[in-house]
Amino acid sequence: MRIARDLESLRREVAALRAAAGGGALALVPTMGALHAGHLALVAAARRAAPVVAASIFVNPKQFGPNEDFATYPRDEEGDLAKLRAAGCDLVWLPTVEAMYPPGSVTVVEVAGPPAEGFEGAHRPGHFRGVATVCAKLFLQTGAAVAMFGEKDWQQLQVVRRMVRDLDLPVRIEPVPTVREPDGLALSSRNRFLTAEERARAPRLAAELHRAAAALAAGRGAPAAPVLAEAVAALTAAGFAVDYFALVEAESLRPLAAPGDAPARLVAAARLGRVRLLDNVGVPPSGG
Ligand SMILES: Nc1ncnc2c1ncn2[C@@H]1O[C@H](COP(=O)(O)OP(=O)(O)OP(=O)(O)O)[C@@H](O)[C@H]1O
Ligand SMILES: CC(C)(CO)[C@@H](O)C(=O)[O-]
Ligand code: BAL
Repeated sequence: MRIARDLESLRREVAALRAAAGGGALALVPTMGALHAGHLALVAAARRAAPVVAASIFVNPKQFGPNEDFATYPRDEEGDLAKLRAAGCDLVWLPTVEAMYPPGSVTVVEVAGPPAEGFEGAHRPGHFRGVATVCAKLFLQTGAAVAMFGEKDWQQLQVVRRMVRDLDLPVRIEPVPTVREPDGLALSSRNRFLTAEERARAPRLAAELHRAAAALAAGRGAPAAPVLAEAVAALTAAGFAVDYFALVEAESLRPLAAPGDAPARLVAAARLGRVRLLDNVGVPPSGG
């Protein structure tokens, strides 16, 4: 497995690996490190998608607000490299902040409307500008033909897809289903900061999402508000501080009053102690 820490080496390694693969395409797995089985599912999907697989590890300062956890975000370069090697990754792109944003760099990419509005976009102002900017750079730096994104960060996946379409970037965005613990909790790098007691309560978020999705499907087009209010009440009673729990159009993230025939998603974010949990599930068509 090759490792690149500056753009020149990255481009050299990409060219060599692609030449060795007979000019084959490169699949990229963008990450912020502290890797878990969710990330490794993205690597496995990348291996099925293209002959050359690269992962990037970069804790992107531009997507963190001033009061967020950039400084304390988990970092484990050695452990991450061992996992990527074992997963069959060919190349790891590990830029420094200066390599990604050289002095004088001022250009940003902004998805200036749905699906970047509301939810994470509202709770983390500037977050998606940082995500879109770094993802555009990662795609151009690596020349990826395909890039894998987890459904766990559903809004991020839609924002990146919108950006790629709007800018005609020659990369295909491939979604990968959320990997969960046996009790339903979505794997996340930040889960390690849950206390044992919080960890025991954390699966309730996924449980409420699944329960609400089933209730909405059974309601055959009935208004979502009571179902959503019940979930928020149950989570609040269980000690969560709920940022949002909403029914949305799956692609645009526009709020929906009731499920219909178009694809819909339940998206939620809730804080448990110092950890902010993010999760979402699909809502089957109501048929009503
Ligand atoms: N449980 C999961 N299942 C599938 N994909 C996941 C999962 N967790 C993260 N991913 C995906 O991995 C990629 C990198 O995510 P990231 O490095 O932010 O990990 P993370 O676990 O989501 O960390 P955190 O949410 O704490 O920032 C994203 O595309 C993300 O959606
Ligand atoms: C896509 C990403 C790597 C961009 O920094 C990040 O937002 C993440 O890890 O989900
Ligand atoms: N997985 C989204 C990255 C972040 O929380 O900034």
